Amino acid sequence: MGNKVTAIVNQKGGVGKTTTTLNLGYALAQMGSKVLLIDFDPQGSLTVSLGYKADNKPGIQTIMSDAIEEKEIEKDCIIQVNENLHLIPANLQLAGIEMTLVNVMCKEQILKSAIEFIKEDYDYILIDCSPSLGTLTINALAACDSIIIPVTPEFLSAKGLGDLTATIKKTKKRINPTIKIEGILMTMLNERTNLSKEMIKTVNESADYIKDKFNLDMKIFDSKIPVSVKAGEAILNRKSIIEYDPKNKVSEAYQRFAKELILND
Ligand SMILES: Nc1ncnc2c1ncn2[C@@H]1O[C@H](COP(=O)(O)OP(=O)(O)OP(=O)(O)O)[C@@H](O)[C@H]1O
Ligand SMILES: [Mg+2]
Repeated sequence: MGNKVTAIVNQKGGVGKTTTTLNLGYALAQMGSKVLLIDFDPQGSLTVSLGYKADNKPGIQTIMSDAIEEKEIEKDCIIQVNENLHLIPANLQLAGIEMTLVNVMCKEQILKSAIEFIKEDYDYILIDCSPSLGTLTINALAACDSIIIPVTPEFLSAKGLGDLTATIKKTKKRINPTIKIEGILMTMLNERTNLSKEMIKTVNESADYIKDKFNLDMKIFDSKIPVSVKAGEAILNRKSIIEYDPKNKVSEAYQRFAKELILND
């Protein structure tokens, strides 16, 4: 346990990556861990959901461009959300950085080299990826020890998971041999409908398919995140749902998920 970097990845949009990063991070911090959240999406959704503006302040875009020039991280890029929970925000300039990476040597390893300097300060670093398999996401895969893949009932195709796994497999082979898929997190689940049962079956089948085809272990976490309108309300209030409505089933699910992860370490 400790000093673990985890990327929250899925190239499919709207599957709960940002919500998971925020609430898992909040739950881990509440349980006493030192947690750093990195907004690694030029849209800056994580930054905004915590009540900060994705404006011209220093953030991950600054850190990336400094790392390209081999400068150390400036600590003023880190926002202290509370004592245990810190955030590196993002803004649209991160999209520009992604384009300049094309001409940079070892362009996949820039984030990794940047966070090496601060890794020691945290028990957990969670990276909220953008919905793509572009250079930024590869940087996250290269920098992390483990991967969490949020999946909604609408996104269960073996093809989608297959594209993602192929990218992870390539990264593992060429850049980051110790990378591990921690698991698939089912989000926005409505457990009462038969449809969802059918979907859980499909995810299990996809996981089996991936194990066979890619020879990579991919488990489905026991904790599953239910759907609740409060999740959207919490975002509008710029808070973790755990802070906004602690007794909500989504809050409890993310707290259970945090415990499950700690037990896995
Ligand atoms: N458990 C939940 N119940 C209801 N709504 C949810 C839940 N989790 C997330 N949402 C909502 O679903 C939408 C997408 O979630 P989120 O932004 O976390 O996904 P994402 O994968 O980060 O999206 P993107 O790919 O655009 O970055 C948001 O409006 C969010 O408030
Ligand atoms: Mg997001």
